[in-house]
Amino acid sequence: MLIIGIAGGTGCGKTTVVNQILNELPEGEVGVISQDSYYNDTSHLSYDERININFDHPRSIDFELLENHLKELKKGIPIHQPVYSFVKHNRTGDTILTHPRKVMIVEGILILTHPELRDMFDIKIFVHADTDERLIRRLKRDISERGRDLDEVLSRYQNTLKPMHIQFIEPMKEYADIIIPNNKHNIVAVDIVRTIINNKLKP
Ligand SMILES: Nc1ncnc2c1ncn2[C@@H]1O[C@H](COP(=O)(O)OP(=O)(O)O)[C@@H](O)[C@H]1O
Ligand SMILES: Nc1ccn([C@@H]2O[C@H](COP(=O)(O)O)[C@@H](O)[C@H]2O)c(=O)n1
Repeated sequence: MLIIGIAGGTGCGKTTVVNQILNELPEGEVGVISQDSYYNDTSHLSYDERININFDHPRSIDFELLENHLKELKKGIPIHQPVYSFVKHNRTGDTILTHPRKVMIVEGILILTHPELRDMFDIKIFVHADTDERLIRRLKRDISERGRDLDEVLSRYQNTLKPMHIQFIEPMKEYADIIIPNNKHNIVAVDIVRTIINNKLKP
């Protein structure tokens, strides 16, 4: 199994890049795990307590479960990936049956911060987009898709997102094998990653 880790700050385009990579690859050959599915289970907290969680700090992630799931997949065992709700700020209770594939992509803002997880990646990719570009994208996406308003996004940006990005996410570039500039859609970089995957998929 080839495991590719794709990191980068919020709004840099990780999900978009993953979808672009998957387009034109044979369906079902590449599996995806999203770090967002592994936000800690916070069912014991009230909604008001949950909105105050710092979701950009590594301790907000259940890395133990993520690492164990990846190990299971490597052994050929399917996993039940939790489903996360950005509206409820919690896991929904549903899971997605995720089968092991020849190539697994793991994507998320903090996946390179955890040394044991990082060591499991054969290829580490960091997607870069400028800070202002990421904030604009995040504003548009969180308002249209994640049930947020302008004040929520901006206060989260100032209070946690920006400082956590500087402290934990940006320094992870050092570990990257490939850095994809993604201020604009980067077809060439996506093609290169797809070629690497295609080579692995060849019989
Ligand atoms: N290169 C790009 N140019 C313009 N918009 C982009 C680009 N990449 C992603 N986006 C848009 O920015 C938003 C955030 O992208 P997304 O892939 O969800 O980022 P991430 O997963 O890194 O948080 C989405 O609305 C997406 O359509
Ligand atoms: N309940 C939550 C959980 C996370 N976030 C934010 O999501 C960002 C990571 O996801 P991306 O798809 O943008 O990479 C992260 O910056 C968290 O602040 C949230 O807003 N609410």
